Amino acid sequence: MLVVAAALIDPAGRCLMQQRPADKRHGGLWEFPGGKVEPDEAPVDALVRELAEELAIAVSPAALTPLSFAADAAAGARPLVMLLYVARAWSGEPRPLAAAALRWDLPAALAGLPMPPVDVPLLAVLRESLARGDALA
Ligand SMILES: Nc1nc2c([nH]c(=O)n2[C@H]2C[C@H](O)[C@@H](COP(=O)(O)OP(=O)(O)OP(=O)(O)O)O2)c(=O)[nH]1
Repeated sequence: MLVVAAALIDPAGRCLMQQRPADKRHGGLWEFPGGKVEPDEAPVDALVRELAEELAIAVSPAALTPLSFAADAAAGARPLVMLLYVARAWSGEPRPLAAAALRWDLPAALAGLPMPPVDVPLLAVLRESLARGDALA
């Protein structure tokens, strides 16, 4: 299963995380907004679509910078690969259309939140990248 997600970074360097609804797999955990890539869909197109559906924001494909990826092959679940992109520009104010809640925090403050396994190494990469001031992130 291929999943795409975005770290939306605001001008203060805070990142948006959303809380998964209680009735879903990983319910209650905090995740990057995004979702599954449909067959025949390009990953960035899937991410633009998911960000519109979940947060009611418009993001240009050119504003999505690939950062890293991670895999999760937990027993009993479909093996998952998640691609994480960074975005610093979008239009609209993110609204929790699909999530139980949204929160903005510096990546260091997000590290202690309960999140799906695949998100943990990706948040660490994001944190290091922002701390280094990488042009990419
Ligand atoms: N969007 C998103 N999904 C994540 C993250 N980490 C993680 O393990 N996932 C998993 C949860 C889901 O199984 C899948 C994304 O599916 P989805 O968001 O499109 O659909 P869904 O919640 O309805 O998923 P599902 O109930 O059908 O499994 O990836 C993350 O940071 N962001």
